[in-house]
Amino acid sequence: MTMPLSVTDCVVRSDRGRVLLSVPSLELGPGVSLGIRGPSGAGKSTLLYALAGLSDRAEGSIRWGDTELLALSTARRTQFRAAWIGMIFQDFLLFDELGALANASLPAMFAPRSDRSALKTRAGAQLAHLGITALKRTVDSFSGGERQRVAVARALSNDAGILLADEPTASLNRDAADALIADLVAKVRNNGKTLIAVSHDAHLLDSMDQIISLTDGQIETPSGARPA
Ligand SMILES: Nc1ncnc2c1ncn2[C@@H]1O[C@H](COP(=O)(O)OP(=O)(O)OP(=O)(O)O)[C@@H](O)[C@H]1O
Repeated sequence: MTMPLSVTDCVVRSDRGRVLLSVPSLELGPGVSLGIRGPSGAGKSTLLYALAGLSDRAEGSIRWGDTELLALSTARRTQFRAAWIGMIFQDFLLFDELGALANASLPAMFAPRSDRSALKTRAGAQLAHLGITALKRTVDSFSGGERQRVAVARALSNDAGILLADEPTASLNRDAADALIADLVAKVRNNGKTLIAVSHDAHLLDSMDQIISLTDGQIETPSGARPA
């Protein structure tokens, strides 16, 4: 289960005041997949961070269902994220000195005590499904593709309704990438999750229900003209 997204007049500026992202309006129904494409530096990761409530610099309105993300305190945003969002980061954000299972189970730290055991079990199952069997080996010895798969397992471990993925297939070979795309699409179609994925991968983008293009921090309409 998930919820609709409604973004209105969202602006993210750099610490020097440069506008990195400006989204007058973005609406997404629940249980829909959205691909975000655009050149390097266009603001794709900036948008994903804002949608996850991870940007201190986002202004305007980002509503997930009835929750105005930008009105929440940092602690409440963390709670919201733990309950609702699974995020695959572009640079994985793994703890090198921890093993694969410990990394994939990290969301358990923020989950209610009663949910922790199920979350760890899911993290182990996700790792196995993704072909990671060395559960205790510290991830500093993992290849880029293995690290990406641990990051994916972590994002899926809390069975969140909203999946935000930043280049989730970038470090995977074609077969592994296609298998992951099929998994993610199945989660949208069969489990009613919302998926928003930044990607340069044409296979991934072709599998999404909707696609938007970002250029210079702005969403382009299909004709190439910018929305008013
Ligand atoms: N904290 C920051 N302070 C200043 N500028 C930033 C900051 N974070 C990102 N930027 C700039 O914002 C712009 C958008 O960056 P972002 O990472 O969102 O782009 P992207 O579309 O995800 O690029 P890529 O495809 O290369 O990952 C870039 O010009 C980047 O240099």
